[in-house]
Amino acid sequence: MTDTVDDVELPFDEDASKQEKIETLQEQIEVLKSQNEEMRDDLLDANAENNKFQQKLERLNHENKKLKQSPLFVATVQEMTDDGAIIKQHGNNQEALTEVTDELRAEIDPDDRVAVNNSLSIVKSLDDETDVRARVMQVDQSPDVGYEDIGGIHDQIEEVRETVEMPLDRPEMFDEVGIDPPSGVLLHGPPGTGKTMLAKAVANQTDATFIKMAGSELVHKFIGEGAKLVRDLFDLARQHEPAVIFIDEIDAIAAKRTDSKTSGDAEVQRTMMQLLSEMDGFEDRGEIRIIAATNRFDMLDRAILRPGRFDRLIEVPKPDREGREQIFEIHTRNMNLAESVDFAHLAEATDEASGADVKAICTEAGMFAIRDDRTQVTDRDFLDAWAKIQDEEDDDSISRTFA
Ligand SMILES: Nc1ncnc2c1ncn2[C@@H]1O[C@H](COP(=O)(O)OP(=O)(O)OP(=O)(O)O)[C@@H](O)[C@H]1O
Repeated sequence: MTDTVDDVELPFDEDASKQEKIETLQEQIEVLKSQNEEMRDDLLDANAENNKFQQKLERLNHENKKLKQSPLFVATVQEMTDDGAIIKQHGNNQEALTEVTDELRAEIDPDDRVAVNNSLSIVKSLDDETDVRARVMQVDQSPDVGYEDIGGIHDQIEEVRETVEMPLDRPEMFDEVGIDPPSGVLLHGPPGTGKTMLAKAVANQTDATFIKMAGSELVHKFIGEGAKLVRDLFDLARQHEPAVIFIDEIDAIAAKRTDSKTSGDAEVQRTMMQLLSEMDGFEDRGEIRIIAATNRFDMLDRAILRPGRFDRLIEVPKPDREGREQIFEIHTRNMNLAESVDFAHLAEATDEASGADVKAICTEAGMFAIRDDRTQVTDRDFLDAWAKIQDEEDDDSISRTFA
């Protein structure tokens, strides 16, 4: 493109008016050129501005993500003032004035529970949906598990019946003999061996309400609530007597003290102290029994095992060959099995399988038959299912190692 008209050669006899016209055009071109440059500069500025906004947006997104990831503390709103909200933190009862955004201001009222971050900014209001109590406590009026559904741990069932069922069913026996029934029973052993089933079966047998509390949820989700939730748990049990309280993963609340002094550790300690004080002060326990379970017995703080607390320890191991055979029988009760299926052979071939593994093998074997368009499940299906489950478990442990 030529951007000047300097080179245009005029005919010798060109009249002056044409020359003038050309000059005017030349001027206009110059003006347009400078306007064009100005616009280009504006565009560059706008781009730079846009980049700056983009970076800011990314930073805010990142902070937002971080805010959501870090642990949140629970507080109750005391008062809304022009300067912000006055909140009282659970756990340490300290009051603080914190600013609130206009959107949150519209949502929050005094007495509402809110989640705050490390710098005490309100991150969200805790409505019924996020109510921690509902999330960590599961109430089952009549669990549908019976002792006949549990295989391979006969001795453990007997022990639980004696220590939990008897005091609920025939408390007068203990009075007459003159001994106190064991306070709490601790079931320990590898995952998936039937600990939860056992606690449910006792509740079912005694017509007690089954109240399950997950230890890990209790301390990891909302810091500051643990001790209060433990109090709520025992209140709830009193309202539902007879009741069996089942605390799963108790190691999350009652792990040995470590040297670190993080707020998380202090919270775990407070939650455990509350649990111990509920158990110690439970003179007239009435018709409430406490069962706890753990896969990490080695991690437990010995304080919870003292007399009057979890003073009856019951180990629930993985089933042996005979146990696996019984568990296969239980979980295939409703299955359409081919004649070839031999439980003794399956039990032999599934060394190291837990009760939960055996249950998974049965379901997967059924899936193999369905994929093959058959309605009968064969011995081969069970063996293929076990091979598949072991492969998956290996993959899981490899990905955990490299995570
Ligand atoms: N001994 C068993 N007899 C029959 N089924 C079992 C047995 N153990 C486990 N199962 C099956 O595995 C499932 C999980 O078992 P359960 O939740 O009782 O294990 P758990 O020991 O409490 O495990 P975790 O420690 O992982 O909570 C049960 O619902 C049941 O189907």
